[in-house]
Amino acid sequence: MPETLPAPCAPEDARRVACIGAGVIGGGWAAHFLARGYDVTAWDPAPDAEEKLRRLVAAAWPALEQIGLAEGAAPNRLTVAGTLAEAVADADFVQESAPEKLELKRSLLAELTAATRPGVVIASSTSGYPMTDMQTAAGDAARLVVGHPFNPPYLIPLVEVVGGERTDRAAVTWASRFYEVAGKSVLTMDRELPGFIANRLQEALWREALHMVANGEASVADIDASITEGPGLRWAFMGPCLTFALAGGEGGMAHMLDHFGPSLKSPWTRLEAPELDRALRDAMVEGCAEAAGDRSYADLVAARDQGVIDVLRATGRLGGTTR
Ligand SMILES: NC(=O)C1=CN([C@@H]2O[C@H](COP(=O)(O)OP(=O)(O)OC[C@H]3O[C@@H](n4cnc5c(N)ncnc54)[C@H](O)[C@@H]3O)[C@@H](O)[C@H]2O)C=CC1
Ligand SMILES: C[N+](C)(C)CC(=O)CC(=O)[O-]
Repeated sequence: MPETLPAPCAPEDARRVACIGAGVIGGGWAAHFLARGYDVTAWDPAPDAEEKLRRLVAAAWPALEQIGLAEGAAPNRLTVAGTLAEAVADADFVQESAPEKLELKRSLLAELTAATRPGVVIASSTSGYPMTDMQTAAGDAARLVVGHPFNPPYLIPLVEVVGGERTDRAAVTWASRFYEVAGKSVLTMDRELPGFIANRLQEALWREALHMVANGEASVADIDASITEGPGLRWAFMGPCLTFALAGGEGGMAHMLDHFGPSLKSPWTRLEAPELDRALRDAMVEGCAEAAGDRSYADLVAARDQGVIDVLRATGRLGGTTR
């Protein structure tokens, strides 16, 4: 089957985005693209999807107004389509955010390549599947990329972009530029890594957290406080490498490695994933319910959004988007 690139328009000229799957992440992407002045068409097979999506966009909008909307941006530029084909018919870019199930992604991406105009770039929000594994059923796989966001996509700048073995390099370049124009901070990867970069790091931390809860070594509240009161404060503006270089004082990373390097071999970590049995699942769920107290999901989302905005403002990262 012939593979079709280039895209029908330049990344700077894209106007209509289709969001396929409209849950936590698809809805968050829809809010982001609306705030950046795009027309958004969404499709999701769940019967209550439209109501949930509109509720998510309405809840996100005050935060988006606070950080500044693009000219002409409006929630009423969101259309919810009755079919997948309708949703993508006029799309200049497609963001797929369906459930994290490999077979579902494979057939959905194949359906999307068949339903979109030739050359339209399609990005998957997958949290970790390599595109090579997801593009196997697609006839026209050259324009399939991963565009991995962070929750909520309308506030956390980063998106990780990478192609698969059958992806045309031009599609990766197109997607990266499109996301930049749409106000994202883009990390373009030149090779596939399961979990990409950020989730690979987050998973290491997450495994250790689950081990500590499973073994009764720390509570959910202790684990959260250890990050928000500790390294998390630094990580908002300086990554773990440069942060640890400062741990070596004026001797920098060289002294840090010579001094603390041997402790890499000490048995601090248990990186094998713990068994996610019923007891661990319940301990995590109960610990989080305790940490949330009487705050509802909506209260927590509003508090998180305000927290991210405050950090972005405090570190001089608000504004400066090209669209
Ligand atoms: N939740 C998170 O923090 C993050 C999730 N992701 C990725 O985003 C994707 C979506 O995850 P969530 O939004 O968290 O899940 P979710 O469960 O909140 O939403 C998934 C949506 O997909 C819909 N859906 C079911 N079958 C579908 C199909 N065949 N075609 C289109 N839509 C379908 C569901 O009705 C639901 O509304 C996954 O690939 C996930 O790995 C990426 C970054 C962060
Ligand atoms: C929980 N998660 C693995 C789906 C999270 C992500 O993929 C990114 C994020 O928002 O941290």
